[in-house]
Amino acid sequence: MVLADLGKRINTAVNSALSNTQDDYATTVDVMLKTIVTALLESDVNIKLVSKLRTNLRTKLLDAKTGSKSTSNAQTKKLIQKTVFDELCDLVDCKAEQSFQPKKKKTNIIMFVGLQGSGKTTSCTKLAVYYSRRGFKVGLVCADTFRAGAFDQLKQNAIKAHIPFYGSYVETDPVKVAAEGIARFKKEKFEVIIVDTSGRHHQEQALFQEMIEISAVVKPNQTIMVLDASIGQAAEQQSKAFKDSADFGAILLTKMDGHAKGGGAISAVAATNTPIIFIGTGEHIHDLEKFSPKSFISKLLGIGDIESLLEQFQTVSNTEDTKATMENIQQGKFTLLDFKKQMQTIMKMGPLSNIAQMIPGMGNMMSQIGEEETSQKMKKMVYVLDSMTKEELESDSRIFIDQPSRLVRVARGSGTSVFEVEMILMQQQMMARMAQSTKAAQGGVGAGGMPRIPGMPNMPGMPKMTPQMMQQAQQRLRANPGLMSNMQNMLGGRGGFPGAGGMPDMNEMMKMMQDPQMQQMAKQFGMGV
Ligand SMILES: Nc1nc2c(ncn2[C@@H]2O[C@H](COP(=O)(O)OP(=O)(O)OP(=O)(O)O)[C@@H](O)[C@H]2O)c(=O)[nH]1
Repeated sequence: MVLADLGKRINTAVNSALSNTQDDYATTVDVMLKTIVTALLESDVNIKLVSKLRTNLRTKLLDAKTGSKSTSNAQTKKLIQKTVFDELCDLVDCKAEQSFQPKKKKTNIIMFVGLQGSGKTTSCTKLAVYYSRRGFKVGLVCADTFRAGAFDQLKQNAIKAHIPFYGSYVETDPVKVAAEGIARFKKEKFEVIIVDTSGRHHQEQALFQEMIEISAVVKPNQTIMVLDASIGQAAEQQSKAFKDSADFGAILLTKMDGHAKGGGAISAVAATNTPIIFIGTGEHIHDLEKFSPKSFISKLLGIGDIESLLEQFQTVSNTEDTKATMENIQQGKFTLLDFKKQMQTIMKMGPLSNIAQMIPGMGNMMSQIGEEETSQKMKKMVYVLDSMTKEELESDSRIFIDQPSRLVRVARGSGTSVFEVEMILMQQQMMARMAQSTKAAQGGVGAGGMPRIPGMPNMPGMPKMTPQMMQQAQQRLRANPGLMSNMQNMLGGRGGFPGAGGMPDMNEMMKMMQDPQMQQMAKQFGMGV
């Protein structure tokens, strides 16, 4: 899981600030900043960058509050969440121009460089699979003649991934092998040719010298430097040296899974204005994510990331299904059927840990209960969706409110409880809200791309609950610890980013229960409140 602890600590700091009614605003901001700063420093983020982030956050939060005297509590919360989100994005944003994109029906040559063991060969194959899944004809060339066994490694990876490859056991000149491989693939009209070069033990002049020599022959459209994220802020020096010798280059950061220092590496590279184009998030062939600051921070904070989910989706799903879901999302819709297709596709995507982070609530669930149990839960979700009729799947789930007997039928059919069915409906509703905010953002209305998910759907025409009913609901929920823990399990527990699409923790859940729409929906669904 990518930097799970850092995300949790930042969430906790923001959540405490949002619920702090004791201190004045400036003190609350300072307490929150202290925790965020400590968490970032412990993740090896450079002290200068952290200090800049602290100053920016403080100034923005205090100025905005002074600027508008009559801000409501809800506005203050939004301000804090959005400002923290934006500043964290800024920290990992290299602000470089959009990097090279391969073009169909053309020869696109991509050359990989990097230190030994950084994950270069693995990443070459991952990228080959990435483009191959997007319809490109891709070939791999092994120009690493330095390390014995390098060609065998690439060959094994390529065979496993069904990618054509070229290399030599006898030729010792990497430039020659690269030239031959490219000539061969060009002749056969390959569209993306990926050249793996040899690594070195240290950041040596020899590495860059060889890169320049091979470069002169293969004339790559893009040179990608592979950097191991576990080196943390030391990545800055390598990234700088690389930028100086290959200004047309981009960075692929590997081993972002399970390394607390990943945040340090990303921010360090970003500070050198070298574009980070992908991150490696595991050893599996699909563990490669396109890097974008907003997606990265969204996942870090457990907000969920519908854009990356769709991007991943395209690699494994049936294109017709993806197209239909994309069209729905563009129209601000996200039906149960879209949800079902997503779940089915996700089940095909290998390790769930990376995918889970893109779905609101699932990332937290993953960190708490582990891969195996998450997989079981996801399977259950598919059983529930499988038990729905076509009419139900194509609906916006309101049909279950109008006819609650449907809930009972689906629960029986899927071997689950009514409560579990209700929770899936809630998750689909959260995704639907994300789709709505995506549409709003496309129309220029959204708030800096931050999905605004207050947790519950906006259901027009619903009668309002009376304050007495609200109170009763809260009392019933408090008096029923079983229901509480059930909800907590289903929702993935603590650590969400309230109001920003993350699944809420129980405090947040209690606050949500005060929301008339939530209360009405809970009541309509017969959730024991
Ligand atoms: N956890 C994790 N492991 C990775 C990732 N990328 C690569 N690895 C592992 O890192 C190790 C080194 O990867 P290689 O691809 O052999 O590294 P290399 O840079 O080609 O090494 P040389 O050929 O010696 O220069 C392997 O065990 C990979 O499985 C990643 O994103 N996450």
